[in-house]
Amino acid sequence: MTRDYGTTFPRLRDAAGTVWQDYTHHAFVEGLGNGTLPRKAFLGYLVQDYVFLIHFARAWALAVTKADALEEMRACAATVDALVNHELSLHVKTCAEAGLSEADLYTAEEHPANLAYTRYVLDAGHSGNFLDLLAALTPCVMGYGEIGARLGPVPADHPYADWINTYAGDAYQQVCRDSGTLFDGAVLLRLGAGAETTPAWGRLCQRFTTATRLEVSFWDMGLSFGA
Ligand SMILES: Cc1ncc(C[n+]2csc(CCO)c2C)c(N)n1
Repeated sequence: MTRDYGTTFPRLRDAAGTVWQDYTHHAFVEGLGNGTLPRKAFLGYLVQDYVFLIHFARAWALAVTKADALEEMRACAATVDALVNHELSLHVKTCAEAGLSEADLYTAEEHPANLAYTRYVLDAGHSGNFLDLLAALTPCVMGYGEIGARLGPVPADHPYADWINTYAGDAYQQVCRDSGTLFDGAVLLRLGAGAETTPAWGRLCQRFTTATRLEVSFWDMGLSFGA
């Protein structure tokens, strides 16, 4: 795959080994792609994902406070805005069609897999620095970019067309490229050109890999709703 998500992300992805494939080729993802994923599993996932995105917005807001450069603040603040003001709408619309209100989504009980993932990312930011936080945030952004680009675009009558085409689309692929630029610039600013030879690098790999494992658990949770 040669889409330009920067140079930091591919190195962390390669260091994560097979867990990256477990995430991006999970049975839930394959079911989305071929349309066989049970609707119950998808809706259960979407309700949890609504709550997930709220906490992810908090994590990007934490990144605003951890940034060291105005450009970094701008990029992270823009992500907070996109999440709370725009990206929840796919979830709200799809769940409304199934009879769930936005209040139902906001007050949904968090599944342990959801709790574990979002609080892990927030803790990466609270206990660490800007790079630790970005390393934990990156699997989420880039993984959905890779998945979308691989599965889509699909015709509008595909059962999961809205979801797939959101992540396959130019707008989201641009989010991934911008995120790569942010991460590369942040690494260069703090660790220099030889980032991989610094003691901090191993910690970034660990944060990235753990967040990726938590994405796998999030898909497992989604499948469990369809059982
Ligand atoms: C479990 C889970 N992982 C990743 C995403 C994708 N995602 C989360 S936040 C965001 C915008 C930028 O941070 C995107 C694309 C998701 N929805 N749910």
